[in-house]
Amino acid sequence: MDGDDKVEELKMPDGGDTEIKVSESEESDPTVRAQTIDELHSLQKKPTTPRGSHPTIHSEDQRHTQQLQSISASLASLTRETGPKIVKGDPARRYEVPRVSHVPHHLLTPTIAVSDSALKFTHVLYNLSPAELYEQAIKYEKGSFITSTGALATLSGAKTGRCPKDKRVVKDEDAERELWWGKGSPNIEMDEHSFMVNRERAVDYLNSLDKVFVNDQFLNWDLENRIKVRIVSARAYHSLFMHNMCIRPTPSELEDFGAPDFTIYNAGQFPCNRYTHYMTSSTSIDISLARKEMVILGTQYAGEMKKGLFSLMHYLMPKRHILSLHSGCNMGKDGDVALFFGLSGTGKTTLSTDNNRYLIGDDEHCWSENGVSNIEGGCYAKCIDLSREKEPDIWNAIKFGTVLENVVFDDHFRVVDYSDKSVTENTRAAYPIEYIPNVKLPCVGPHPRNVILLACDAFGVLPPVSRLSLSQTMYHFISGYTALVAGTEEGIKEPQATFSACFGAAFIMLHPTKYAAMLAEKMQKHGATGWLVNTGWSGGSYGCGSRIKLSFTRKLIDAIHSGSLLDANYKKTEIFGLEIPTEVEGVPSEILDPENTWADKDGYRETLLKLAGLFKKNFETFTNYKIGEDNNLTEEILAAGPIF
Ligand SMILES: Nc1ncnc2c1ncn2[C@@H]1O[C@H](COP(=O)(O)OP(=O)(O)OP(=O)(O)O)[C@@H](O)[C@H]1O
Ligand SMILES: O=C([O-])CC(=O)C(=O)O
Ligand SMILES: [Ca+2]
Ligand SMILES: [Mn+2]
Repeated sequence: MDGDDKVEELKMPDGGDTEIKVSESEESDPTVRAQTIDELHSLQKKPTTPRGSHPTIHSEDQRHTQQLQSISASLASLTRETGPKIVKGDPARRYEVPRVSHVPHHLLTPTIAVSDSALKFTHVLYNLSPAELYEQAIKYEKGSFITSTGALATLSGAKTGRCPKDKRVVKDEDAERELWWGKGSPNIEMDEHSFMVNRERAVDYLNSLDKVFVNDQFLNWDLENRIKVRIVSARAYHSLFMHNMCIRPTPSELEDFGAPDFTIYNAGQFPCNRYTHYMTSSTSIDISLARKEMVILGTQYAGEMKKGLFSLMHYLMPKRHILSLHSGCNMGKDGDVALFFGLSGTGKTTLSTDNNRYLIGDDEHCWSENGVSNIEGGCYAKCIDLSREKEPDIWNAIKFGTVLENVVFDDHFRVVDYSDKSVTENTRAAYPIEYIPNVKLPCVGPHPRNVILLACDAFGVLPPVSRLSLSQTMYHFISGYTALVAGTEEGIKEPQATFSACFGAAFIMLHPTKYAAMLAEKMQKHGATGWLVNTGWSGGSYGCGSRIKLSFTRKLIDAIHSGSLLDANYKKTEIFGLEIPTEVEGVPSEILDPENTWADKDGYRETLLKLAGLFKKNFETFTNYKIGEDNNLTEEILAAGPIF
């Protein structure tokens, strides 16, 4: 052999004249079997493997038609003739055979007239995969980039946080009777008609687009109390965010999905109409419990969807005698469960993500007769000043599939600078919960042994850890205190005290005492211990002292989990009457009593009294409420506050 490849000419068996060159010395054909670039692309992808045979009677086609009709019904205008013509798939990919559906006439209420909008197709991108959503975001949404670790960096637009003042609930007869209204309540009223105006506005906007994203997903890992949600949105960012944050159905669960229990219409940047009754800005987030719907206009901040659904759970679950909680949750190797309550930024995600324990969830849970269950399928971590050393699990979760909101990165390598606050201080990462290596799947656990209330006290007067009696736990749970620093500019600023009932006043729907009574009952029944942990300042207020080291807080929390803190020696603090340990392993004893850490003793006492006064004033609104079956608990709770 001279080394030349031996080439044979073959005739196609069908008599075609195509020539194929076969090389003996090479394993495969060096030229591609495509005539055009489109043909080449068509070879690139094989269809997703069939979802397997299914025991139900429906054929694949019937199921598909039903699914399209259900989506068309969701998107239907309530005033025009039919639901929109729905076609699945990206409008840019014209080679796909369109499968069209629209809601049959008889299923829709008042017939008015055919309009141009009924003649157009609405393309639906249904439960796309993260890879497909990345492509959509990068092609069509400004501000979308892949970071150096593979996350999808996005911008949420003008709003980089939630807008509680623009969140409204329809006050019909049932809602008026059942929900908490008035001072302190997060439920700002609107009437049904105005809701319908906004709903129609959102639906019209969504149908006017080339395409919309639809997610069908679940809430709550407790299968008996699982809620089916549909999210219709205009952006791939929103679809990927919810893909990560809600529970992802398996292919067969998706086939059986049927009609959702609740639907979100997220029109994102499209504003509400200021001439609509009740509207006070161009942003409106509206919930109708009767219609089982939520409408979002004029904000693209994705947290509105997450927390809107959380509000819904705060209504639905107590009806089933299940307590909904704004808390993180993890479990030790021995099955000991801890809940972490706290307002935004106090450490729920940071402290529930713990290398030595199983993560059940970082933000929203249910406590039922069977134990605890996570409501969500993902985590939503703050990433300002995130570091690999201090929070390794969160750091490592920021990879392909994760949505990174409003972060800043360098233009070439796309390395994120987590210290950069140029867009906002509220930078966030949303990732599926299984990105945390020691996740507990399914995300459920037994009854909690410890209930940890987190406060980031920028006044620096609350002890780093204290053990609470049941009535103290209730007092602090109803108070829902934290104090963060006022601004982000240089210079000393007064800390800003915030009180948010049940550590989540923005999300509760019933009166806080309803949730408090349920918590007291459950803690008593299952023998859980309450703790107050200050993740904020030590050694003085903001400006003088400094934030307590995360490593110290972790040691204190370790001692709670292990049970060793129960056996410590305690002394009682003045005014707040908190039981504080005199020694905890791995933590300098002198910081356990905040009075020791203040150089200015008068300043300490003054600040302590000031904070106690703020607690007292805040609690006045609750003094007239009866908690539990008799009034005893109310009296005890009142007595568990600061005394001075
Ligand atoms: N001692 C400490 N304990 C806890 N967190 C600390 C401490 N010191 C600094 N931090 C920082 O505080 C932030 C706590 O935010 P985290 O995401 O845990 O809030 P969250 O309670 O989950 O809020 P949200 O409900 O808004 O998600 C993190 O950025 C963390 O790094
Ligand atoms: O809702 C958000 O934007 C983040 C969050 O978890 C909270 O504020 O409690
Ligand atoms: Ca969090
Ligand atoms: Mn939260």
